Amino acid sequence: MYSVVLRTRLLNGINRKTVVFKNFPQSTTLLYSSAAPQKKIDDDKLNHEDVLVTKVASIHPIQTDIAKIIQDEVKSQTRQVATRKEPELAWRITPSTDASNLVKHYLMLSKIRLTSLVVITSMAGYAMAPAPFDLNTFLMCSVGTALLSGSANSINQFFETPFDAQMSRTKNRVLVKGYLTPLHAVGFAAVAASTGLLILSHGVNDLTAALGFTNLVLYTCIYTPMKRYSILNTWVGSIVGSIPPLMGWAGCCGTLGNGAFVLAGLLYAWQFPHFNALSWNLRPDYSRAGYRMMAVTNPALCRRVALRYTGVIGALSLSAPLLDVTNMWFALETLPLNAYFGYLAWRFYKESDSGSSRKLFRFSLLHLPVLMVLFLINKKEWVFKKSKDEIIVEKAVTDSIGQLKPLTATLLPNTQKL
Ligand code: HEM
Ligand SMILES: CC(C)=CCC/C(C)=C/CC/C(C)=C/COP(=O)(O)OP(=O)(O)O
Repeated sequence: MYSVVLRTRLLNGINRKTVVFKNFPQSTTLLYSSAAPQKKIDDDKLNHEDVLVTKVASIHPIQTDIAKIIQDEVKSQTRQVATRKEPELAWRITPSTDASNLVKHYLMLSKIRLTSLVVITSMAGYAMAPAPFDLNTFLMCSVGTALLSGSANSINQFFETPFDAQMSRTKNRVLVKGYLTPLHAVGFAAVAASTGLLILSHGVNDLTAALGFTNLVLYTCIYTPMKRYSILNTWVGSIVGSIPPLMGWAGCCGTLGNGAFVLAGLLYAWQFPHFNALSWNLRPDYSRAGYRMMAVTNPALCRRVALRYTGVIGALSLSAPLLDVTNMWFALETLPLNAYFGYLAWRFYKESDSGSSRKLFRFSLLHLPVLMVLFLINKKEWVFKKSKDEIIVEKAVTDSIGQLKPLTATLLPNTQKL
């Protein structure tokens, strides 16, 4: 009598099932990836994609029907195991770079939507600075910031691949799915960072490049590892998010003034309702992957901090005209925007459910760009680049005043004493 021994064990994320046929010349080994065990695997898939059954080498004719019975048994067992509700522990370990989608995958590696909004805040910083707007340095500053942000996000994902694989929000990221290799990520990050720093240092100024480099290090070497040790990572992450507007401001006028810090302060405060709300629905993910987040370890603090910082945003918006950064209209126009942000944060603080947290997160993605535009429209001091004619006339006037001085000194000697 032939017996079939089915042994299953998790090995590097690949479930290896060894079917041992007693008295058969060779055993049949069954391999299938346990990707998405929750996903229903139908027969066809079982036959072709997820199940590789190496047939018994030489089945004696009389034994073929037995092999068929066994194979059906193996398939039904596989189906049960494959659809078992178990945590997604398995992730693909053999990257298969897809050359036709390289650009798309690099954009995903850069977290392009997050990077786009980061660049918008840098542009706002540039446009807000009290110095002439120069299109060339504006574009160089924006491209340099985008490259550094893309590099930072690529390194972040390189470090977090094993943990991203354990969270439903990030399990489809390009490094987890193997669409790009770790070498791709490191190579892309190195090229993007060096190009970005070159553009900022040679096309904008050293202060902007230094801010960008500092932020790159802060995000990849401090914030990213800190996510696994302390809830203070969110405060560090908020500093990371508040530096791009400083880069834009420095890119325009070469220094940092009151307005730069008001803008950076608004960004710093904005990230708490933005992230704390988002992380609320991600608590199972974050705790499974071993991240230290307020939403997991101190839910009351998470709700309080989100509410507190919407208040800070309101206070900073009201103080901008007092600090001579914007006109009074900015305080009036941002009042309804910030009030609604605060209302949603209050609802999240009181109800703390998936609905209120989702509304707060989603509104945060609308609130920031609108706040940046209002900041721009109500800029206090517009300094336009002088045209060539204006420069010529201005020079002529200063030269002639210079020539008139000695003349007035001789004709009207007493004027000197006045
Ligand atoms: C403490 C700082 C921050 C944390 C912890 C944080 C965290 C996150 C997380 C976990 C997501 C969901 C990403 C995803 O899986 O799709 C997200 C989305 C997003 N974040 Fe933030 N973020 C922070 C700061 C910022 C900053 C400074 C910006 C831009 C100025 C920003 C813009 C965005 C955008 C646009 C999205 C939507 C991305 C998408 O839908 O693909 N975030 N944020
Ligand atoms: C110039 C320069 C270097 C700019 C960097 C801008 C930048 C990358 C801001 C991101 C802010 C932040 C903490 C995002 C969350 O990352 P996360 O790792 O918590 O998000 P995840 O869980 O989705 O990976």
